[in-house]
Amino acid sequence: MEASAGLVAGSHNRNELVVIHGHEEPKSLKNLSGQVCEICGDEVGLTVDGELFVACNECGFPVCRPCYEYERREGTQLCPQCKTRYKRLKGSARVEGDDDEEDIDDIEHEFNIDERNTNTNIAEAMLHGKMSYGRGPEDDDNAQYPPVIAGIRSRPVSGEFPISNHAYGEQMMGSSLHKRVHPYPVSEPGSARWDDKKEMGWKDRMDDWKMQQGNLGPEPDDSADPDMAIVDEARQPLSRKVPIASSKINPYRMVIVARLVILAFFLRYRILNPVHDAFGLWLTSVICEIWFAFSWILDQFPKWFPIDRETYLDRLSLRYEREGEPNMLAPVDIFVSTVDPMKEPPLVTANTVLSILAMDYPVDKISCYISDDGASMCTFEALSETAEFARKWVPFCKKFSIEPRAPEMYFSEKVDYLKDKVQPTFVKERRAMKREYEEFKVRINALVAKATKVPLGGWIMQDGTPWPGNNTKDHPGMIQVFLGHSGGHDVEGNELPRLVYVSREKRPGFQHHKKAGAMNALVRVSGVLTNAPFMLNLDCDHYLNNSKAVREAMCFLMDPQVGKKVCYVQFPQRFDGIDRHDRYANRNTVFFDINMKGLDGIQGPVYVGTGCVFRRQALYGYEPPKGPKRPKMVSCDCCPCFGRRKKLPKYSKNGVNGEANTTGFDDDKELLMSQMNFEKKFGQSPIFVTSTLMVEGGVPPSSSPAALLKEAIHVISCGYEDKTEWGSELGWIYGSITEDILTGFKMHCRGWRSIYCMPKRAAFKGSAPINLSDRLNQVLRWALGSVEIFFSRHSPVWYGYKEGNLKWLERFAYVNTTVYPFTSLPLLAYCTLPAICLLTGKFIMPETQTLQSHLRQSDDEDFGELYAFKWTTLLIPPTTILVINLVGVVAGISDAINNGYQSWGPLFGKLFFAFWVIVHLYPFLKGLMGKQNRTPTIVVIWSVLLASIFSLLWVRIDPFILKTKGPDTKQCGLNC
Ligand SMILES: O=c1ccn([C@@H]2O[C@H](COP(=O)(O)OP(=O)(O)O[C@H]3O[C@H](CO)[C@@H](O)[C@H](O)[C@H]3O)[C@@H](O)[C@H]2O)c(=O)[nH]1
Ligand SMILES: [Mn+2]
Ligand SMILES: [Zn+2]
Ligand SMILES: [Zn+2]
Repeated sequence: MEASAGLVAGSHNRNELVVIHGHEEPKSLKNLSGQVCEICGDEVGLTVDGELFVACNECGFPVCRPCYEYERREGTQLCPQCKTRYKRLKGSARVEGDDDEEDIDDIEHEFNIDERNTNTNIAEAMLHGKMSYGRGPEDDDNAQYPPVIAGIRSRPVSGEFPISNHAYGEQMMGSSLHKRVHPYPVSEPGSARWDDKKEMGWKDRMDDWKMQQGNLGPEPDDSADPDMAIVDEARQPLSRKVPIASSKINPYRMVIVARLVILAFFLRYRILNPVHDAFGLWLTSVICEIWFAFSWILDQFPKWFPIDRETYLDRLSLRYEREGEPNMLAPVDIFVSTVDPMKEPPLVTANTVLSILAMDYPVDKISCYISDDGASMCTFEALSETAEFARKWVPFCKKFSIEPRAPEMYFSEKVDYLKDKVQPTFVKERRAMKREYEEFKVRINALVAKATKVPLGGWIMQDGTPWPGNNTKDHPGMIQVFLGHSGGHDVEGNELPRLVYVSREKRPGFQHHKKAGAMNALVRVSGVLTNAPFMLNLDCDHYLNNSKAVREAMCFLMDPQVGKKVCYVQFPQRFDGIDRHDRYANRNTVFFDINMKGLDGIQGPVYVGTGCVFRRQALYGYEPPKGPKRPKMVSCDCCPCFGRRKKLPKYSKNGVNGEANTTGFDDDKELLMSQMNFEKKFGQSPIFVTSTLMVEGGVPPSSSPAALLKEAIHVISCGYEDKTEWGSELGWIYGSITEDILTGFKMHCRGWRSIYCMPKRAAFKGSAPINLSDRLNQVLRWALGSVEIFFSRHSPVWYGYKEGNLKWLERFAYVNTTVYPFTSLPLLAYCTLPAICLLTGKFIMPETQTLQSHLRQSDDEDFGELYAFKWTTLLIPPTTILVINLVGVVAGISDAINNGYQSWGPLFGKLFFAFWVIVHLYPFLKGLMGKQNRTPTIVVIWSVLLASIFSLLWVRIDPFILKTKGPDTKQCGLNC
C-alpha cells in the first residue's frame, strides 16, 4: 500500500474498507508460497490450511486472494486467463449473482452475512452513488441512494468571494514560460491504445529507416540523419482528407439520380392526372408529395461528396513539442455550461470537469470555465470538491494513461488485467483511487441532498457570508478561480489546469439568452483572463471520452496550410446509456455518420452545440484570411495589436485598411478611431477589446491579476452587451433556442469552413434523454428553434447571398435543417388520407384503367421506347414490395396459428403495416391482375425472385427471432 499512500492522504473511513481488501495471511506463511499473483505482483499466498491459494480451479492461473476477492466483488468475476467464472471459495464473501452453490459449506453462511453487512454500509452506499448515467453493472435499477452524510470533510472555502485572487497569482503573466513541459507520451507504456497503430507506424518507419542506414554503411551516422527524418516527418501535413471510395459512393449517387428520375415521372403523372370526383383529396395528396420530393432533394444533395479524415498526432507533437524547447501547442479555453443542479446533477458536471482537467495536453495551456446559469451554491461547492479531487485524479490518469478520464465511466468499465497491466503498482493504485472516488461521490451526493431544502434566509457559505446567488434571477456576477499555476498542485507536485467558476450577473428586465448568453459571457471572461486562441465548448453532460481529442482538433486548427480558414472543428455527438434499440433515436446515426461527413465535403459540418473546438477569431465575427493558403508570417512582438491589423479587413470601414498598415501604427488618431469602433462592437472594456486583437492569444503582460478579475466581473454584467454586436454578429448568435445552428451558419456565410473530426475512439460522450417525455421535449425544442431561424433575418433561405461565401450545397443543408419541422404537416395529412379514402370510398389516384391507357399514350411520344423500358423496370420494385408483404402476411398468420393465442397481439401491429402498404399498392395490384396478359412475365419473375430472397434473408437475420427464440430453446434443452 505504500505506493498509493500519497493518493489516500487526507481521506477518511478507510479502515473498514482496508480490512475488506487487506491481506490477512500471516507474514511467515506468505513468504512460503513463492508464486506471484499475475494481477498485482504480490505473492499468491497460502490458505489457512497451508496450501497454495488457487483462485481458478480450471486453469490454476495464479491470483492472490485479495485480487480474487476484488475481482469477484467488483471486477469481471472471471478468471483473467481462461475466463471461467470464479467460483466462491472457502472463506470468501457472497457476491450478488453467485449461483454456484456447490463450493459453499453451511458453516460459512453466518460469517458471510456478517461480512456483507459491514461491507454494505459504506462500500455499497458509495457504489450506488446518485448518478443518472453510465451506471456500472453493480448498480441495479432499483438502487436506493441512501443519503450518506457521514464523514464529510469540512472544507474551508478558499479565498474571498465573489472576487478571489487567492488562487490566482502570477500565472496570468508568466504563461509563456512553461514550468513543466509536458511531453506527449509517445513511448509511455499503455498510452492510449486506440492510436498506438499510428504511433507505431511512424516508429516502425523510423526503425526501418535506421535499419536500412545500418545495412548500407559500416558505421551509420546516427547523430544527424534521424534528426533529419524527424524534421521531415514534422513538416508533413497534420491531417489528410480521405475521399470515400468511388466504388462505395457511386452506387449511392446512382440511386439518388434514379430516384430523382422516378420522382420526376411520378410527379408529372400525378399532376397531369387529377382525380375529378375527389379533387380535394387529390390536391392535398399532390401538394404533400411535392413537399416530400422537395425535402428529400434538400436532404440528399448535401450528401453528394462525403469525406473522411485522418489525423497525425505524432506529427503534431513532433512539430510543436520539440524536446528542449518550450511547448508550442496553442492554449485552449474550455467552456462548460450548466444551469440546474437538479436536472444536470453536479456529479455529472464533476465528471465532465475531471475528464477535462486530466486531458492529454500541456496543463499550463488549458483553462476550464464553468458557466453556472443557476447561480447555485451546490454547483459551486461541488466544483470546489471536484478541484480537490482532481489533485489525485489527474496524476493517476496521466500516470497510467487511462481512458476515459471521467471517473464514473472509467470505473464502470471492466479491466482486463492481462492486457491492461502496464505498471506493477497499477492494480493497487486503481483500487485505492476507486475508493477515493466513491468517497468523493458520497461528498457530492451529500451536497446535493443538502441542496434540496433551501434554508430560511437562503444559503450561507462556509465562511459565514450569504451566498450571492440566493436569488437566481437577481444576483451579481461571480467568479472563482480554482487550481492553476499558483492555485495548488496535484499530489505529486505538478501544476494543474486552471478551473474557473463563472456565474454571470442576472437582473430582472434583462434578456439572458440562455446558453448563447452564457457562452458569450464566457468568451469575454476567458478573453480577459487567459485569452486562448481556441476554445472547446461542451455541455455539462458531455465528458471527454478521448483524452487526445483536443490534439485531434489541433491537427486541423494549427495546420499551417488548412488551418487558417477553419472556424471550428466539430466532433460527432456520441452517447452513453442508450438502450440497444435506440428507442428514441438519440443516436442520430444518419445525421452524425452520413450527413455531417457529406457536409464536410462541401464547406463543413454544422455546429451542434457541444463537442466543438472554435477559433476565437471566428467567433469575433472576422472573415477568414483571404488569398494564398499558406499565410505570410505576420507577427509583431512589440505590441499586442498591430501584427493583427492586416487580418482585419471587415473592421476597416473607417479607413483602417490593414493592407497598407502592416508595419505598425503610423497614426494615433486612426488608432483611437478604431478603438472606438471596437468598443461599439465588443462593448466598453478596453482590456477585452485589446484581447480581441491578439490573434495568437495571451493577455497583455502589463495587467495585474486583480485588475483582470475586476474586468472579468465587468464583462459578465448584464448590461454589458447593450448596443453592441454580441449575439447579432459576434459570439454565439441569439434569436433561436437552437443557437448552435445560427452560430455556425453565420461563420459559413462569412466564408469560413469547418471540419468534421471522427477519431476512432469517440472524442466526447454525453448522456441522452432516456425517457420519452424528455426526448419529445428536446425534439420539439429543436424543431421550434429551427422554425424560429426560418422566419428570422438569418433564415438560410434569404440570408447571406451578398457576400457569396456560402456554397450552395451548404445552403441546401441549412435550409433543410430549418425547414424539416414543416414536413410534419404534410406527413400528418398524408397519413390521414388512406383512412379518409377508406371511409369515403374515394381515392387519390385515378382508376387503374386510366393509368394503363395513359401509359399507352406515352408510347407515342418521342422517347417512347426509353419510357416503355423504364415502365417495366419500374414495376419491379412495387411488385416486389407487394409480394413481400403478401408473403409476410401469410407467414405471420400461419406462425401465429402455430404458436397459439399469445402471439396474436404483436402480430396485429405488423399486419396493420403490411396491410397499410398493400392498401397503398392496391390500385397497382388491381392494375397488374386485371390485365394479366399485359404484365410482362419478366416483371413477375424478377419480383417473385427478389421477394423470396428478401424474405429468406429477413427470416435469417431478424434479431427479434434470435432474441426470443434463443433462451427458450436453451432452457428447454436444460430441462428436458
Ligand atoms: O439558460 C441556459 C439554458 C441552458 N444552458 C446550457 O445549455 C446546454 C444545452 O441545454 P439543454 O437543455 O441540455 O439542451 P439539449 O437539447 O440537451 O442540448 C442540445 O441542443 C442545444 C440547442 O440546440 C445545444 O445548445 C446543446 O449543445 C445540445 O447538446 C446545457 O449544458 C445547459 O446547461 C445554459 O447554460 N443556460
Ligand atoms: Mn442536454
Ligand atoms: Zn494480487
Ligand atoms: Zn482460469
